[in-house]
Amino acid sequence: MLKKPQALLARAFATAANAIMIADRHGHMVWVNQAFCRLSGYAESELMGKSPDLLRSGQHDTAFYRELWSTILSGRPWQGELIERRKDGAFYTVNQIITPLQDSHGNITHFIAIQHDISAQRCEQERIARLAYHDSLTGLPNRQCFLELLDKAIAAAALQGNMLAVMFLDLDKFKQVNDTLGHAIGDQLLISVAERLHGAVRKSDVVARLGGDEFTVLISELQHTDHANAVAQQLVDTIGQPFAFGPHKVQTHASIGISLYPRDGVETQALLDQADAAMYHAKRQGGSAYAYWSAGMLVAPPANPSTGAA
Ligand SMILES: Nc1nc2c(ncn2[C@@H]2O[C@H](COP(=O)(O)OP(=O)(O)OP(=O)(O)O)[C@@H](O)[C@H]2O)c(=O)[nH]1
Repeated sequence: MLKKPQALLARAFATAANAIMIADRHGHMVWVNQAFCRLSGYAESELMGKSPDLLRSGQHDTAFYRELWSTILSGRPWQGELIERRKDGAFYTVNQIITPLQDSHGNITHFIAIQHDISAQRCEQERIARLAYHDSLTGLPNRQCFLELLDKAIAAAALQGNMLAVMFLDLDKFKQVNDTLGHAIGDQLLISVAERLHGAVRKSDVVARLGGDEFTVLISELQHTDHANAVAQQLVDTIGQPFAFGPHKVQTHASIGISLYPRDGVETQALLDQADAAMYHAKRQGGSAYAYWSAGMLVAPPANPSTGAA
């Protein structure tokens, strides 16, 4: 009578959709089910007697594992997300609960780990986050992302007493490229402009695409405006070099407006608006140039949030 439920239990554990692993009190694996083997990519014989460290991905620091072990060694279950590495080297993410099993004296004899594979959900969440923060054409950070990065840079600059330069760049007569060569070449030009801008600044600087033919560059840890002058001139020069797309040679130019933190302001949106106004000034002067914001330049009023009208 007792045998039947035990056999049923063994079959249920062995074939459960969740990956299940039992380790002895030293942390050596003594039992795994089929789902655990499928998920990790290891055969049962390759896992027996080994430490689960075999599956470590290197994605968690020592404090993470210290907290996990101190929880289960104190007799409490640990639950959390864990990134593991399959036998073939690929990472997977599991939601895992590890329960310590105790004997009648309260001594830990085994640990049972039950895993639920959440790699697909994680992937989807990362894809959505990428979409929300990146421009799909160029792969650059989008407006929302740029504003958040500028926010953070302002906070860091305030602490460190550094200057920042916000550059607003707009291509001159980009519409003509679309109109004469087609939207696809226009898209290629935007992608190439993004690459050139990215290549012209330091890794720590940010290049973003706000939309259309508008890009922004954030120069952080600025010691002197000479550096901003040099970067702006380099951006004007690099965009002014002809582009070649198959048989098509495309010539474009950039107008750049610059605002400086803290000289011109300390607010994220205000700095962006000032750089935008300075860009219009540079464009009105003939384009292919940069200009710094000054108090005489008109900043466009913010859009009315209730009507959406400017
Ligand atoms: N190919 C392409 N065109 C786009 C995209 N987004 C916006 N545009 C076009 O970009 C153009 C931007 O307009 P403007 O900046 O006013 O045009 P412009 O000729 O550069 O004008 P100036 O800045 O005054 O020199 C518009 O024609 C939009 O249709 C895109 O993703 N791809």
